[in-house]
Amino acid sequence: MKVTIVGAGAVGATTADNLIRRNVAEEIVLLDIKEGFAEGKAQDMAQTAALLGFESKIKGVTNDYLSTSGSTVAVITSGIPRKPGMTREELIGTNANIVKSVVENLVKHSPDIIIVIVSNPMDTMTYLALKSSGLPKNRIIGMGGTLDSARFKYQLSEKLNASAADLNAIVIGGHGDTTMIPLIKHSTWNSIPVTDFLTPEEQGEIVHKTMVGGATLTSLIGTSAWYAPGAATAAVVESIVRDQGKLFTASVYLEGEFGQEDINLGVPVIINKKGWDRIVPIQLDEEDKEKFNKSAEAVRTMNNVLKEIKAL
Ligand SMILES: NC(=O)C1=CN([C@@H]2O[C@H](COP(=O)(O)OP(=O)(O)OC[C@H]3O[C@@H](n4cnc5c(N)ncnc54)[C@H](O)[C@@H]3O)[C@@H](O)[C@H]2O)C=CC1
Ligand SMILES: O=C([O-])CC(=O)C(=O)O
Repeated sequence: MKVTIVGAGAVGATTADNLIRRNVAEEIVLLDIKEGFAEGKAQDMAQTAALLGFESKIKGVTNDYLSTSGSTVAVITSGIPRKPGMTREELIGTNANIVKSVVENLVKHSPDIIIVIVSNPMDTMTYLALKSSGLPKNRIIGMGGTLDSARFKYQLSEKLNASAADLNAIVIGGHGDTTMIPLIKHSTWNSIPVTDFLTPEEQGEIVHKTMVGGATLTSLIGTSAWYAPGAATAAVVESIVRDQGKLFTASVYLEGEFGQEDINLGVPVIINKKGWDRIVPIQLDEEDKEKFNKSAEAVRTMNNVLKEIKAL
């Protein structure tokens, strides 16, 4: 099985590294527009095989889509990341054209492909990929909710002094500083509601820190994060390739689910060899429903920008 990653930068290379170490795919193709860049990263990673003991092959190419032919899954991490003080939404002008042309090239060479979108603003880039490719909705997945849920578990684990692996917690809604919705009332520590252990103030702090998780790292590092984004992307790809049927939150096309339509937004889904297989319903209270609708409104505003900049 072949997995292509377009964009050999920080997140793309980290995704490849996570996949290769676990032998998720027989072959990984890393593609970048920058001459020699993907080739170099691929060779560097391949040279860890003797040390780490994996069998996967990795090949780097410069804009050569023929090499991506017959890919089962592609990850799109091409585009610019934000700098401190910026929002993800500000990247739309540059990234929309990049994502659109990358999708076109991928589909031309692998018509049955499943595409995992990472590039920001992620929900809108996922919507763009769906609308411009004409692929069935189940084959386009935005991975942001998987990352945001991992960050939510990190914040909970820090406050509760618990193992992150013992926590069950998800973030739905958009992948934006103000649009994500960490569902703290639904979160558990090995089946016990986390709200039993946290004051309302502590709960509010955890939710806030989760929402601005990406912005916090961007201001510390000077560019956006890659370790957790790469691990989250690899987890989604692995669930597809190995047909694991794991439940992740991911940005998928809604047609009435959660009261929204014609939009890609983060909801709980099962991910297997079909892409995202089905949406898992969850009972939201009035407060969370309102937050979800507001999140949808903000993402829809960004989707409308696609028309203004003639990307759609
Ligand atoms: N959805 C999420 O959870 C996350 C999204 N991101 C987003 O992922 C994207 C990538 O971030 P980084 O890897 O940190 O950036 P980066 O700058 O390290 O890498 C981006 C790469 O894309 C390449 N590229 C640009 N145009 C291309 C094209 N047309 N074809 C092929 N390659 C092209 C560049 O040469 C560069 O190597 C950004 O938009 C960032 O905002 C980053 C982290 C998490
Ligand atoms: O913060 C950013 O711009 C990159 C990203 O989406 C994340 O790390 O969540």
